[in-house]
Amino acid sequence: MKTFEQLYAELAEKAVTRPEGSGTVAALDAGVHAIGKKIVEEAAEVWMAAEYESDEAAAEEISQLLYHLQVMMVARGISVDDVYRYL
Ligand SMILES: N=c1c2ncn([C@@H]3O[C@H](COP(=O)(O)OP(=O)(O)OP(=O)(O)O)[C@@H](O)[C@H]3O)c2ncn1[C@@H]1O[C@H](COP(=O)(O)O)[C@@H](O)[C@H]1O
Repeated sequence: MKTFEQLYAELAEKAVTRPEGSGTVAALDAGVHAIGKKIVEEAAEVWMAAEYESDEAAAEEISQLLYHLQVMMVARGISVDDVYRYL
């Protein structure tokens, strides 16, 4: 288990160190357009899980959406504080 901040730090480090086999590195290499499509797909999965599936399934889909949002943040160089500023 990890916090939002811990996951962001991990993804930001992977963007620099580029470890072999990292899905994050592959997503970053695919670019903002592909990451954006994944966000839309995951958002739809959150919606469907929230309407029709268990709390656990919905929570898992929400975690995946948060992950892909963080990949977009790293791709665009947007920090956690940049986002928190608007909360
Ligand atoms: N939290 C996540 C995470 N959530 C979701 N995902 C990715 O998002 C996909 C979403 O799952 P779906 O069921 O929608 O997958 P799918 O449609 O079958 O997936 P794809 O065919 O698109 O891969 C998963 O297959 C993962 O590739 C994640 N990938 C990585 N992390 C964490 O990110 C960190 C870095 O991961 P790596 O870069 O892979 O080392 C690690 O701590 C991981 O735990």
